[in-house]
Amino acid sequence: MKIYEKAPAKINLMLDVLHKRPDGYHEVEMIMTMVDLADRLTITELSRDTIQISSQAGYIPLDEKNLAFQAAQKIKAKYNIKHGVHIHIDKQIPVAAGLAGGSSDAAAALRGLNRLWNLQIPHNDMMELGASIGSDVPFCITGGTALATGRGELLTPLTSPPDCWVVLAKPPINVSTADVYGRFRADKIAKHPSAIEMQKALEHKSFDEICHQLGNVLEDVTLTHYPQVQQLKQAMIQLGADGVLMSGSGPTVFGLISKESKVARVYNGLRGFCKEVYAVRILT
Ligand SMILES: C[C@](O)(CO)[C@H](O)COP(=O)(O)OP(=O)(O)OC[C@H]1O[C@@H](n2ccc(N)nc2=O)[C@H](O)[C@@H]1O
Ligand SMILES: Nc1ncnc2c1ncn2[C@@H]1O[C@H](COP(=O)(O)OP(=O)(O)OP(=O)(O)O)[C@@H](O)[C@H]1O
Repeated sequence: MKIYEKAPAKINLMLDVLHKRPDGYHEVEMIMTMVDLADRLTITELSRDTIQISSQAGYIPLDEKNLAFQAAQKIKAKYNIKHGVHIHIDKQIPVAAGLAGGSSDAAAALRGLNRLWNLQIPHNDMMELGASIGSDVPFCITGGTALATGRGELLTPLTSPPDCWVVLAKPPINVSTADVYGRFRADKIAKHPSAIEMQKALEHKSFDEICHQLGNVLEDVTLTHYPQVQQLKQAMIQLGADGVLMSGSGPTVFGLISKESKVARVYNGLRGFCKEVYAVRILT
């Protein structure tokens, strides 16, 4: 039996960091939504008790460092599964980009294995399993649009943004999330984005308000260390994107665009700056 699961990328419409917690994580307030750029997982049961990962991408780990491997390992241990599994990851989401590619693969593996082995895992247990793999995994399990608090694992579903285009551009640098949080200084932040105002903008289904409320305090770290991310933001604004922000810890920058007629101009203009540019839609 083969199971197919789509693992979409996320973007952060707003991201605020409140403080560092005693456990080393940061307390956050984020609003995230999914975009139509996805890895595709093919999950096949093996009779031998082993976990195998393969991918057409030569640049992701295929051992226990792979978050989909960890998902399989955790599900097998918790539910005492003695069968093995092969997970092929057709990688489309750029890696270490701020788009939660690895987290979404882990979430898709959890969803897929739940189906493959007919485990009927209760929602809360899925969330707990996800959170034990990474802070973004619970959101990637549920998808949609959500407010994420705690270290990112506590979710409240929200109204999806209105249908629009998203141009994503990833400069050729890899950014470590741990490093960005490690360098973050709350006292340096002049203006915090507002989760409440972004929530209102979503409820109003107001594209303009959403663009106005975009904000990510981690830009303060990443844009300072990687000026090319700042330049990319500037280019996207000049090319006419309606709202522009860095996603997660970066370095991917996304632009929201309401009119289809503007998309080609932004997309083609950015191709001069970096190779990895995608024009996709919000997953509503
Ligand atoms: C930047 C975001 O992607 C925004 O959605 C997330 O906050 C990060 O989510 P993630 O990549 O799933 O993060 P994890 O794998 O849980 O953590 C990676 C590292 O980031 C730091 N980290 C992460 C989340 C958080 N709320 N506070 C942190 O300080 C920790 O040093 C942690 O060791
Ligand atoms: N399935 C996977 N796909 C991509 N990277 C993976 C995967 N599993 C583990 N990794 C490792 O995780 C690291 C971060 O990759 P990922 O693409 O998840 O980052 P990200 O998009 O910045 O995540 P986030 O937005 O959650 O911080 C990479 O350096 C990679 O080696």
